[in-house]
Amino acid sequence: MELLLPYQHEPELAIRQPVVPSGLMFEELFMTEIVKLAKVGDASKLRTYFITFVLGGPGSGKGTQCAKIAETFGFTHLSAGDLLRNEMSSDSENGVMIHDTIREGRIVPSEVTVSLIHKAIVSSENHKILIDGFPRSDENRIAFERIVGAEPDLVVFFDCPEEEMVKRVLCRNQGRIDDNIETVKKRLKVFNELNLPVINHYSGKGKVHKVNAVGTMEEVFEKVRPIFAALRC
Ligand SMILES: Nc1ncnc2c1ncn2[C@@H]1O[C@H](COP(=O)(O)OP(=O)(O)O)[C@@H](O)[C@H]1O
Ligand SMILES: O=c1ccn([C@@H]2O[C@H](COP(=O)(O)OP(=O)(O)O)[C@@H](O)[C@H]2O)c(=O)[nH]1
Repeated sequence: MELLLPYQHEPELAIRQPVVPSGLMFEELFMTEIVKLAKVGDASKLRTYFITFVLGGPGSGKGTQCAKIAETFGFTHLSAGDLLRNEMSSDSENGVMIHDTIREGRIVPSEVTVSLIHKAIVSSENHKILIDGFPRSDENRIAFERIVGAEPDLVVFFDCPEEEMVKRVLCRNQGRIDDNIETVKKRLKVFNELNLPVINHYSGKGKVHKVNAVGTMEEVFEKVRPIFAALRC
């Protein structure tokens, strides 16, 4: 059975609940179908995405590993933090708010982040998408599922000791306004209180691959590789 649901904010978008014939691979069962239609019912404009959320504390290595996954497995890498930082520097009406929120290690309101991510997904030519550093909270997660109308197919969680994350963030040296000890402490608190529940939520649905993020970048990638090598997407 197929169900077409009109998208809430942009009428040309709709979501199709996938029909799941028996005998499909695990990954195919969970393939997210986001359908972009000129008008509901125009099946020629159907687009199917494979969406992966990449989560972990600040400095756990999400961005580093996403770059390697994108290059090796042909994914498009969307960093929620980068989308927000670009928006912050673009004179947009939300620029000051995003700047202050990031500087204080808090979470930007869901509708702002989801809108940026949604636009980036829909304008991507690629159907294989990595969303790095999002959702940060259950509220973010619920907003994504409501606005985009889809759940991730896969969640990768980089599990890293706090001491190691602090060391990496303080050595990152990219001139970020939040890479200082005071903000890092706040970001770790926000991660533990708000982001871990998101990981627990998807663990309960059998979607999470937990990766030990300790080791060199190459060693960590060797733990990531089999997860993506097994996909049929
Ligand atoms: N496995 C690793 N070992 C040591 N340093 C790492 C490792 N992975 C990433 N880094 C470094 O740690 C810092 C944070 O990594 P990054 O990928 O930006 O983390 P995140 O996106 O999770 O905040 C960067 O300077 C990066 O070069
Ligand atoms: O979905 C997101 C992603 C990032 N951020 C903000 O951007 C900062 C940096 O996030 P990023 O993922 O770039 O870096 P990380 O903290 O994981 O190193 C966070 O502390 C938040 O203030 C946010 O509010 N929502």
